[in-house]
Amino acid sequence: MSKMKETIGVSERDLKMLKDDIFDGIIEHCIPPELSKGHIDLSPSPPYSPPVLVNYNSQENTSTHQLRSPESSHVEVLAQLAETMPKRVRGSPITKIPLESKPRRGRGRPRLLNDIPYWLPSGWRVIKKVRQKGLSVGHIDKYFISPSGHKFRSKNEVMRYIDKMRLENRENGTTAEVKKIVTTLNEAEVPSHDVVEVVVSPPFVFILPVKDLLRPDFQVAAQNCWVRKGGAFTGEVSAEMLVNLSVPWVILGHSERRSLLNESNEFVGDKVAYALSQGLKVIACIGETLEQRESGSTMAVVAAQTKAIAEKVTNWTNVVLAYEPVWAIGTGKVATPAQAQEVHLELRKWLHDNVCAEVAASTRIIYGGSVNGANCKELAAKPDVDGFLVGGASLKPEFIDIIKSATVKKE
Ligand SMILES: O=C[C@H](O)COP(=O)(O)O
Repeated sequence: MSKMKETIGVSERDLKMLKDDIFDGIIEHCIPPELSKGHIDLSPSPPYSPPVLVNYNSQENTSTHQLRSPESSHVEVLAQLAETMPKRVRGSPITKIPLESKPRRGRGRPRLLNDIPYWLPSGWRVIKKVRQKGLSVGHIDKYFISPSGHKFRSKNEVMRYIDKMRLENRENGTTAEVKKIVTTLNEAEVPSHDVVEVVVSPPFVFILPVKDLLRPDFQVAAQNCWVRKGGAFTGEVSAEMLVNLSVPWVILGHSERRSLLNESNEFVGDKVAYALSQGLKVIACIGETLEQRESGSTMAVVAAQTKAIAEKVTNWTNVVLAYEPVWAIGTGKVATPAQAQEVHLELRKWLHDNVCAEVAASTRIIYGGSVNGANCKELAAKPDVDGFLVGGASLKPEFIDIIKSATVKKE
């Protein structure tokens, strides 16, 4: 019996299937049931040592077991297992026990419980939704969710997004890139300040050099500031500091801060009010996730976000609202001009009904989320789109075209 520890076998065919499945991104449940009984001693290999190693069922007991490993995902562990099995085991065939019986590619293939493909970077999640109505009722849709909450339908979409991010990040954030961007802006011919107000918002460390180099008709904004008076808040930058450096603008409540740093509506409302009280002008971001849009709660979400600001703000003169649907930020999936206009109009109505007619008429509501040189004109033409908050395209020469699109309504 002690020999069994070393003699659980896997056939070449099954091993190939195990490997194919791993490298196909769908991990099947292929772990010998004997594992549950401890007949294979996995402990000597570090990848097998106790967070998630793999979920599996034993033959006698259909409950799910989990082995845990601190340094490896279950996918990595399975890959390791596939690599090492031939050396470790000989003899009886591997036993496959389905954990889920959803057929794949016409074969009744079982799938691993967690169902997180090996190619998905850490920090990403997989969610599944069962269609509730229509001809495809019961069909399960799988979504891949990025750490910042962006939702994708397929591996190709995820890979395109990751490649885009990698490319953008290669130079992004270097002094050389910042100088290049400022030079492009400084040399550009753009409409005058009374037609379009251009505000450049570099990360904190680049604010001063950008401010020094930037043409005088363009202004700078910080990407965040602390919620109250400065003090012992290590790592935070206060509104007072920005004012002291003559930084006139600050962006607050960006979706990435809301989702990654758990900034609540109330917290953002407090920040907006405090920054305004110190003399800063504020670009306050609001926007719904794809899930919220699909569930029909877009207006409820953006109204709640705006309400939290409205409850703390008495003077809206220095507030710009930036509507940024989370699903459109950095994804290449821009809201259609009709979608943007619809939300902007509703927001304006909300301001009218809940603040006052004057604020509704005078507050600029700008759109953000995959704006680029190609789509800006059509968006800018919409009556309630008063400008843009541009991310990726602001780092490229096409940003000049976006600035120029401000003239569209005047044409
Ligand atoms: O901060 C910028 C906005 O979030 C939009 O980013 P994006 O234009 O790359 O989608």
